[in-house]
Amino acid sequence: MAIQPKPGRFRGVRDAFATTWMVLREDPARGVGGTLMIFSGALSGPLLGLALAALVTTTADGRTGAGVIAGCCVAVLAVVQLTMSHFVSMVFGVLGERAVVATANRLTRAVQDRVTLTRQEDPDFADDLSLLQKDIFGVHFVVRALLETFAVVTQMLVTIALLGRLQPLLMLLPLAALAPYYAGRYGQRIAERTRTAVEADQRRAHALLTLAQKPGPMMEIRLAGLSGELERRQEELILRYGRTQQRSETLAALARTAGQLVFGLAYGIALFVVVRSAVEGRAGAGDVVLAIVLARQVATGVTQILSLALDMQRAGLIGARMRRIMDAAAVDEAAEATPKPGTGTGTGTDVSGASQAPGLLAEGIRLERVRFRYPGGDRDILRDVDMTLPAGSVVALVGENGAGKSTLVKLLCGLYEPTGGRILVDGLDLGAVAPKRWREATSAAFQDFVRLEFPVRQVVGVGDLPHVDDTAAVRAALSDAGALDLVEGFPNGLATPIGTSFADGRDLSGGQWQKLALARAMMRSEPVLLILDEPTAALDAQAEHALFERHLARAREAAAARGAIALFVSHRFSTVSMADHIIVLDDGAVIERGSHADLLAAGGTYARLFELQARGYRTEAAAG
Ligand SMILES: Nc1ncnc2c1ncn2[C@@H]1O[C@H](COP(=O)(O)OP(=O)(O)OP(=O)(O)O)[C@@H](O)[C@H]1O
Repeated sequence: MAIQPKPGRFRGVRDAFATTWMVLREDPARGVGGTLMIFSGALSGPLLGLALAALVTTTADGRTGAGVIAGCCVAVLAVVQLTMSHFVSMVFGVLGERAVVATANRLTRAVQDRVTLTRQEDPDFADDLSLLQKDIFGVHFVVRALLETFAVVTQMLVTIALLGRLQPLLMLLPLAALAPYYAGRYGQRIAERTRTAVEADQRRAHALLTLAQKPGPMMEIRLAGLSGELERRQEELILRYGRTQQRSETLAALARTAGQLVFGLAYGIALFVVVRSAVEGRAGAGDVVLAIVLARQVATGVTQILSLALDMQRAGLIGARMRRIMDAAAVDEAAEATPKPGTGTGTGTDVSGASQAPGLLAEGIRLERVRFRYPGGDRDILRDVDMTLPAGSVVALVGENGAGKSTLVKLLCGLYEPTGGRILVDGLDLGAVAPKRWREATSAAFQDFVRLEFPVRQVVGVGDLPHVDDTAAVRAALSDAGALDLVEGFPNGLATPIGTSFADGRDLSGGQWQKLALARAMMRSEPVLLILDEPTAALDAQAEHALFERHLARAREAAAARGAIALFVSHRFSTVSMADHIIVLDDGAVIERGSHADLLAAGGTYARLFELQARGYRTEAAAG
């Protein structure tokens, strides 16, 4: 469960100021116009009271001219009071949009570029992020809420001063407003605590719902007859968090009602005091009208301040969560840019002290007693892994499901750090290289590839951002991935939008998507480590073989030129057998290594798995 963020007394307001200042600076004309509108709307209330009092007094005194002027003022102020909020909404709709976009962009940049995968798997961080994603549209109201708070406070000060002129005792009326204010805050705190408490259940229920509605899983769910079970689990979660929410809403509503009752009582007493003064001849009819309007104004002002305070409190929570994410991003970014103590060699370092990622390899990559456990996990997924990936070699990693192959790949890409042991690149500890730099020197295609719904050129080109619009580079990558024919068949070639989110987008088969993901990995022209983690699982055996042969040729060129290493993970032994070195992982440990011939001769796990698969093919061929 996420730690309850402490809004702090001034933190929310400080965040709201920062956002408001940023938005107003971007659009000063709208900002100043909107601010004037908000203040005139707020002040129209007490001024209307004064105008009404003047109208009653002048009419009672028979002063027609003054009465007409007072009447006109009443009409104008009433119109201002009734209509200003529409104009304010119009202006602040645009400004709010800007605030949301700016905040969302900041969040996306932090999560995408600065926060590590380890951090993203931290449940506290995940809770903060998912609540913030839900709340981010709340930023829309922050700018307006802050300015309105100032305007309503000014309005209250004017109202209190006018009430004091009528009867000093009435100046105490707003004190009664503290009751509903604090009751409201109490209710809000309960609601927020509940929201955090039910977040995990809500996230799981939502995940079940989305799972049941996605086209891919939907088919499997239907075939397996799983929908009833999914519904049951989802309902259980919804009922559970629903009960918790119900309890907290009831408690919050009771607290708010009690607060409003206290204020209602004070309001009644205030009116009684003024009416009694009028009856005793110490006040005029105008004063009674003024008191009724102003006391009502206090009631409206209190409700407004209450709801604005809640908005500001909510803004404070958004701000607190945003700041925790930004703090985490800053910590991760600094850690990514700084070498771990005792790992640097002191040569080839950049300004931060981190070593440069090598542009070519002489020796290769060595893993020494590498251990790894996922954050929050209860067992080591990799156990004392020792292996060497010689420079200029093509290495295959094999093993049964769950053996730890993808985990090892993630460590080699610098997405996670080993929890024990070290990875040496040409003798240099990978911990001494800024992970970002190392990732720039590597290229990878994964089994869980991303389906980027962009025009083809960008789907592929983003694999090497500086060359995203380089047609020749994109075509070369497509050709390396065996996807050039596919794209040439599209009506608009590289400009064809891909994916169902485009009205005229082309949807692709799993294998076709995978080919584009592979092409993306091929965009980096000179990686020192190229990793293909089952990137061909959705391709047919023939396509995989052809692709791998092409890839092997490219890898050999890269090996000769830069000592580059190509590492691939595959369950297809016909492909695996072509590698120079084969490493067999079992339950997180290396159990065999060598060439295809060595491993067959050794008659161990590799030979057994190879034989099993070969027998399968032979049986299929005989049956066919
Ligand atoms: N993000 C994660 N958090 C916790 N455990 C994980 C995570 N990813 C993988 N694991 C666990 O690590 C173990 C190894 O998984 P990994 O994906 O590395 O295996 P693999 O050999 O690549 O399997 P496959 O051939 O099925 O792709 C599994 O037991 C898996 O449950």
